[in-house]
Amino acid sequence: SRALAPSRARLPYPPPFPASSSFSTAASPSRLLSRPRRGFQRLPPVRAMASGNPYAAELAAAKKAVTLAARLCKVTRLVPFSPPSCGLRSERPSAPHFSGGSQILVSLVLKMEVSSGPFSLVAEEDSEELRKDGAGEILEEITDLVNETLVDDGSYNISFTKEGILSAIDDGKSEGGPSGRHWVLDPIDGTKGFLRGDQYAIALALLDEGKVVLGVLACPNLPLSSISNTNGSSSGDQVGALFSATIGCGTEVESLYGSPAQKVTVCSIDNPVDASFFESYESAHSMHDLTSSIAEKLGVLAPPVRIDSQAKYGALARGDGAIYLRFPHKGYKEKIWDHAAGSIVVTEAGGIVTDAAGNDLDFSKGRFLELDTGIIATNKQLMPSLLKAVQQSIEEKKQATSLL
Ligand SMILES: Nc1ncnc2c1ncn2[C@@H]1O[C@H](COP(=O)(O)OS(=O)(=O)O)[C@@H](OP(=O)(O)O)[C@H]1O
Ligand SMILES: [Mg+2]
Repeated sequence: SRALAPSRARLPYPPPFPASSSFSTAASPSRLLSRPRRGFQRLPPVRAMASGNPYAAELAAAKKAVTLAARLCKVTRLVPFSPPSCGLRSERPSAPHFSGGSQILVSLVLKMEVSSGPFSLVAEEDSEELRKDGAGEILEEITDLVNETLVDDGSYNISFTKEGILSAIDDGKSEGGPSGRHWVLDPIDGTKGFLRGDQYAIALALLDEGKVVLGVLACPNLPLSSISNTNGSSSGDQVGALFSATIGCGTEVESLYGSPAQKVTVCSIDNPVDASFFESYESAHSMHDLTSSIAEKLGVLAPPVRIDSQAKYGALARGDGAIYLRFPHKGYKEKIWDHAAGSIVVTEAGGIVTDAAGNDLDFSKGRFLELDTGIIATNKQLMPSLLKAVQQSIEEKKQATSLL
């Protein structure tokens, strides 16, 4: 591990060299100390095990990165929240705090733990909004949030300055592409679910020569046991699942708070009558009328299970449901960070992920996916009949709309 041992003086990040007036030496200790310590255990140092996995070091770093980011995202539960009506400033940070903070922590851990080659990150957030006039307070709060999470964990002897935060977010501006290695990150996938207190994921994948070779999904609100009967909400069981997959090595799930990893596989259902399907919670994100027509054609009897984010891919990978359908409205362009990690988590668990024409997803084209109509995923047994139903339903929808 290249993790640094903690010392009394915390180093500003990035280091103030060459000399720059925009770096302060450390985040304000009074702000940091004014919030309660969260009592997390320090994350273990990254250790690449001799496992025959050619990406073992990258996988260990990716797991550590999303686990630390998940801790930052959970802070609302532990910080006192003053409702705006009582006249006090709310202490509850908003979605951009978490998304930006999550991206910075993931980028930091990857840079600290993975030494091979140049660093390239294709990620959702950039610093544009934070550089605008009037964004000073939110920038300060993100800086505090990131530094507090680092202090709580204690793995790294680093404290971000505000300028360091801005430049670290912009680490995510890579265009990706067909050659070399690129990390692909959605720092909070399923923002709407996150805001509702429902499902969301921190989704991180690695592309090597245009192929997804590794994916991790931290799903802080996903129950560790199956959600097949709970429609995605917490069943009262322990929540916080971490899925991980590496090419040729299968998919595993473990608790985000530490437990032995267990291999998972997609379900083995071969009769659609016994199948259930996942789709987006938000009807603006996937056409629920089309998915219901597909389900009817297949003979699926169960109602749709609607959950936010790539938690759907994780749930599919461990067999909580049999099918995932995603059909954005016309004109929407899919981003690679919304599917890279989820797709390998499913394929390494024995499933298939394709577009609506049955083509594999191609992550080598830059920040967007070029695909035919939608994304579908299921097991090998159900895929032929699913593809047929999808194509028939799309054709019918096209004919019906051209008649209008
Ligand atoms: N209009 C529209 N159509 C299709 N998809 C959209 C649209 N707008 C957003 N997005 C993307 O959907 C991501 C959320 O994932 P899901 O749609 O699977 O989950 S959800 O149920 O809708 O929350 C969501 O991810 P996050 O932005 O990370 O939350 C977006 O990338
Ligand atoms: Mg997303």
